[in-house]
Amino acid sequence: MNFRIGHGYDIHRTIAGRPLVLGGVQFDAPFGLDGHSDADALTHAICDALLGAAGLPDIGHFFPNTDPQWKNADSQVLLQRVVAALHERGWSPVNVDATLIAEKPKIAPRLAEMKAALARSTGLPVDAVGLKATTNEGSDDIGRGLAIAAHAVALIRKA
Ligand SMILES: Nc1ccn([C@@H]2O[C@H](COP(=O)(O)O)[C@@H](O)[C@H]2O)c(=O)n1
Ligand SMILES: C[C@@]1(CO)OP(=O)(O)OP(=O)(O)OC[C@H]1O
Repeated sequence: MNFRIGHGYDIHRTIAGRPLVLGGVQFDAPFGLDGHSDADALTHAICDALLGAAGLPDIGHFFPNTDPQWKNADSQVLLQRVVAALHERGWSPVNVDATLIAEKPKIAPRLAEMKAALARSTGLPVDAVGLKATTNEGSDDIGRGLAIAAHAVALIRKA
């Protein structure tokens, strides 16, 4: 069995007038995230961790932000396509683990829903999807609520 690990990071600025989607779950918040797709920074970080593990280019390569097809795209669809790209090359996800950095909203009450959505999109069991949230303790743009970021790692295997 061949194993690889990968890392992903993403950050998006907060903006009024867009729905806030994180880990495939929509939050009741007075702001969303700016971006070409639904701007789900958490899901994008997981996509990049999986792609990185397989030695593939990042999501911007697969889903260019100049392509109208991905305008307001559901990032769960992007994640499903990333997993399909891995499968085409003989790779399967083993587990993913991610940390969301956001001053607001409080993520903990929705964590189970987010893990379930990410498990569906990756085809992983829920206990193979790690997810935590932390604030940035008021520091930098994230701490001022001007942006939300996420880090992710992923393990993949090839039989
Ligand atoms: N957006 C967030 C941020 C944090 N949490 C939860 O609160 C705990 C304390 O956060 P600190 O930044 O002070 O470490 C953290 O462990 C998370 O459980 C959250 O739910 N949503
Ligand atoms: C997801 C894509 C889709 O066009 O656009 P954005 O929502 O702007 O997100 P980003 O994290 O900048 O990644 C680039 C693109 O792949």
